[in-house]
Amino acid sequence: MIEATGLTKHYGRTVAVDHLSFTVEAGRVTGFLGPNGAGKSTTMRMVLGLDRPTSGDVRIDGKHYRDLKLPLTTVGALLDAKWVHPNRSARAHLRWLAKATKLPRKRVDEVLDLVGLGSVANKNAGGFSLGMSQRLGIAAALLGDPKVLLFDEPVNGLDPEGILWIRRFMHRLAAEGRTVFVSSHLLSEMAQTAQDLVVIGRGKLIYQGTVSDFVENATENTVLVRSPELTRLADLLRADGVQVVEDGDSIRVANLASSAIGELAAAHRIVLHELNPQLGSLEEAFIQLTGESVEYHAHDKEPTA
Ligand SMILES: Nc1ncnc2c1ncn2[C@@H]1O[C@H](COP(=O)(O)OP(=O)(O)OP(=O)(O)O)[C@@H](O)[C@H]1O
Repeated sequence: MIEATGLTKHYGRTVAVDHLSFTVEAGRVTGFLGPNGAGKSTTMRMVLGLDRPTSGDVRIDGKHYRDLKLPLTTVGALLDAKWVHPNRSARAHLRWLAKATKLPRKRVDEVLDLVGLGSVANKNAGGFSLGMSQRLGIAAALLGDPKVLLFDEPVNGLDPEGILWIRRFMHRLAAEGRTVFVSSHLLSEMAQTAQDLVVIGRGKLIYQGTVSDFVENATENTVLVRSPELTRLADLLRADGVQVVEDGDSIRVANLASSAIGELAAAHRIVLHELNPQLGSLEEAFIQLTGESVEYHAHDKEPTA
């Protein structure tokens, strides 16, 4: 479990993270979503003790990172997959890491197998594709068999097969009871990967909850209806206070379930030719929600008088 309370980080006049409070539960994949520059990496670095909060607090399973005795056995992270010595084999890289962090050498081959790199363990990691580098990064994160895992934009630049692999692997880690916190700037990707979401914009919390609630609330909720008696149906709906927009040979009905529309039509013996719930684009909804907070450079603090 990860718990952030009032987490804040200033870089000079730049407010990268702004009084952020959220909880990441064990046994679930939680997406950490926000536009570029929203403060995701800075937050993750603070969780991992790589950056000091200006104020506020973040704990992993109740403890600050700095108080963990063998940190890698509690929390593992993939921040930058290309962080590997180019002339070292995957196995040598992990053995070096295991030694430096006092983890058992035998764990190296276990994690190489876990991520499917067993057969290329002796190949130069410098020549790995992005997908293989990501797997090696994940293997490194798993070296200490931690209960909590952080992944910063792990699918960036991967091909569909690589994305699917990472997605399935995260589900598996969560199913083992681990806390999986994964950042992304793409809602469509997170909608398929995560069960829970923490959404931020300009360093501030915009949403925390399940993906399905977010999608349901965020997307446009309309039903497209076709009928030979469109005008009569539209009038009946409007008489009930329902919002109806005429659209050529169809109407769009807002905020009423298709079942209710069908029942109303049946009660008045109106034939329906189509009854089609429309889902607004997830990305559009996301941009709408975070729209005000999108910025490529975090906002500056208001100058104090
Ligand atoms: N070391 C630093 N010094 C100064 N400013 C920084 C530093 N690290 C981050 N920032 C700024 O803080 C803001 C948040 O950056 P951060 O990298 O955390 O966002 P992000 O959501 O991870 O974005 P991205 O998806 O682009 O990586 C940005 O405006 C960034 O320029």
